[in-house]
Amino acid sequence: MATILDGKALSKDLKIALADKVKESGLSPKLAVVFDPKNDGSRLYVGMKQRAAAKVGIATEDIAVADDVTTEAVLKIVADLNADPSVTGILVQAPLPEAVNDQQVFSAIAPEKDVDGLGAFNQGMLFGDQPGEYAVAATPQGVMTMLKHYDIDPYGKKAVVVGRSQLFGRPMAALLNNANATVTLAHRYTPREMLLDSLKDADIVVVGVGIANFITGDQIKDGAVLVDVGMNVVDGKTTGDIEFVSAEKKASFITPVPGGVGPMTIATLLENTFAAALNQEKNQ
Ligand SMILES: NC(=O)C1=CN([C@@H]2O[C@H](COP(=O)(O)OP(=O)(O)OC[C@H]3O[C@@H](n4cnc5c(N)ncnc54)[C@H](OP(=O)(O)O)[C@@H]3O)[C@@H](O)[C@H]2O)C=CC1
Ligand SMILES: Nc1nc(=O)c2c([nH]1)NC[C@@H]1CN(c3ccc(C(=O)N[C@@H](CCC(=O)O)C(=O)O)cc3)C=[N+]21
Repeated sequence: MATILDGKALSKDLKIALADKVKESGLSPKLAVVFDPKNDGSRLYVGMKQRAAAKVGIATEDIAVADDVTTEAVLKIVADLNADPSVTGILVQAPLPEAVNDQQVFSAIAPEKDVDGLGAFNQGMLFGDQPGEYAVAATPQGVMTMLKHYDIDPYGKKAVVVGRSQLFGRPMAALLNNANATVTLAHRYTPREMLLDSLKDADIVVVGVGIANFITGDQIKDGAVLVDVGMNVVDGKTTGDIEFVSAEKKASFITPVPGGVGPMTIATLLENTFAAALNQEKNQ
């Protein structure tokens, strides 16, 4: 039976510690959130992020964009937020409406305010293994925090990341690579046999594709560490990409969904937002 990687409990502890740090700092961090209010997921997650921010003493400002918004209009919003000294962090919740080039918008965020780490500069620093003060995407960074908390060191391990989005898979592979794992990055065009072959001897498997029960217990090595980033709704219930019941019998550690990676994403975003405010104060 696997040990549960309890992201919910860990994120609570992180948020309690963070609330103290925010208070002690005397700073007033403010996170601006640009999002599409017509997108159900965005409304849900933005609401969760805002409530969590309020609890640790981070103010938020909502900027809902219209259906027919253009990339240029969003770039203008971001430029104004970059120039506003009261805003210490900017989050552009993906996806924005169809016509908007999300990547161009992420990359327009001033690197020191890019608390979601999705802009070209921050990603480049991560890729060069020198993120330093520049935030890294909250989901993969939260996964690393969780592994560290449970003393799981990727050094010398074989890691398989399934899914290669800007938000999750690419930065996840970079972080594991920076931590000296040997990383396979699988995606839609990875032949099934090739994927199954890499899973067979993987020490750490991190999956985020958005397909319920995509990975099953019979596909993984005994004692593997399994991290499930996927969020799917099946029969009204939130479930991940890993078939939990069969996988937990073989894994050494496994994240539940809900209660695993999701809460860590939110806690990490808040940590990144506070760190950005501190750095802006220091660099003034
Ligand atoms: N818990 C959390 O904090 C978060 C959860 N999520 C969840 O994680 C999942 C992925 O999100 P996100 O990365 O944003 O989604 P995207 O849709 O941007 O990316 C999905 C990725 O999965 C890959 N993929 C799709 N089908 C297959 C397949 N059959 N075999 C292998 N790879 C496949 C795609 O490959 P290709 O690139 O080739 O198209 C792509 O790289 C979703 O369920 C989302 O809700 C996302 C972010 C945060
Ligand atoms: N720029 C940007 N940054 C993001 O980080 C980002 C984004 N865009 N777009 C969408 C995805 C999705 N995402 C989640 C955050 C928290 C939970 C979360 O807290 N989930 C809870 C449960 C939620 C439920 O039950 O529905 C859990 O897993 O326990 C999930 C998903 C961040 N995303």
